[in-house]
Amino acid sequence: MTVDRAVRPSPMTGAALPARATWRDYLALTKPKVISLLLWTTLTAMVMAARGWPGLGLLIVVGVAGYASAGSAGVFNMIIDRDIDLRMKRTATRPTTSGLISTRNAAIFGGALQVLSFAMLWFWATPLAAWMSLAGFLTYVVVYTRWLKRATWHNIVLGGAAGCFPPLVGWAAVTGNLNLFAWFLFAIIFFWTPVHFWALALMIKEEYREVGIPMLPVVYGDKLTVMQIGLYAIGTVGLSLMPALLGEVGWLYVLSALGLGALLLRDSWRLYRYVMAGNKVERRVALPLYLYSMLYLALLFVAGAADRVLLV
Ligand code: HEM
Ligand SMILES: CC(C)=CCC/C(C)=C/CC/C(C)=C/COP(=O)(O)OP(=O)(O)O
Repeated sequence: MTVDRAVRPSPMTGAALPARATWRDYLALTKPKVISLLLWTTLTAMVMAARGWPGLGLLIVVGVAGYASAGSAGVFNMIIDRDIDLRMKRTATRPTTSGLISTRNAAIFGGALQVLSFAMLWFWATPLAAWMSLAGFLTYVVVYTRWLKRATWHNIVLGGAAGCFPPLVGWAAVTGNLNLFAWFLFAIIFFWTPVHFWALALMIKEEYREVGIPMLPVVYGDKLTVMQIGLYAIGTVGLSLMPALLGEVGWLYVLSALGLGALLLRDSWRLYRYVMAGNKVERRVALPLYLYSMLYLALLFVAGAADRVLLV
């Protein structure tokens, strides 16, 4: 005789839910795919800081603690946003949204991850790395999610500072302090985030409109959005070249930043021209910039690491 897996009704929607959440549901709360790129900027920043191999032990400590901290930020984001997440197709099945994981259990899980991360960085890396990680967490949960996301179209510009902390965590873990170059890594991601996010927002703006989130294309339309994307893309590429003026990087990085930046500007320009000609944004037009933005950041940080290791 087969026994059906126990089910219970969702407290949010009434739909049937499994009786228990599994570790996979908890993992989903941490937004693993987004974290992969955040961690990439952390680990490559460690190589840049060390100008070589920072040591397997430290890489593992910072990797695990970085995942735990950013994961904890994702958990609290999903707790705070569970009302709007319920009304958007992309996010409606999240475990906090459906009620599969209770708010209480999610908060315990997220809190434990944050404490674990802070302690690991404090004792096994450096206190500054622990503070930088906590700053990233608070910027994402309090400044972005709790405060700006529902309040203003500037939400992702200012709140986007959260995603700029990972390289500072990596740098501080290796050196115990932060120099101007480390802050340039912060600034590059600060200018990159609007390009990354608004390209996506153009594709899903109707969902944001329905739930009343004031993302830029919802508030000021597509044309202003592509103009802003263009300006931030120019800013990103300009900033990416500045470390060369400080003498922090050599020709390998500069050539890579130029090549990668040219493609970022090309994709932004294509989107700009298409929208300014009066065309309605379709997925196929904004998707290349959204996808390339992620490859761009990943490869730029690889170039920085390779340059500082190979051209010592
Ligand atoms: C305030 C700043 C940011 C906002 C509002 C934002 C927003 C988003 C959203 C809504 C998605 C779609 C996720 C989904 O479909 O579930 C996404 C995808 C993604 N974001 Fe961001 N993002 C931000 C910053 C960053 C940063 C700093 C990084 C890493 C350095 C990053 C890396 C990624 C990656 C790797 C994906 C792809 C995930 C997937 O394919 O499911 N994001 N972002
Ligand atoms: C050092 C440290 C701990 C840094 C944390 C930085 C961090 C977690 C950045 C994440 C950025 C992100 C996924 C924003 C999307 O939120 P959203 O609410 O707009 O997206 P959603 O609708 O998919 O939930």
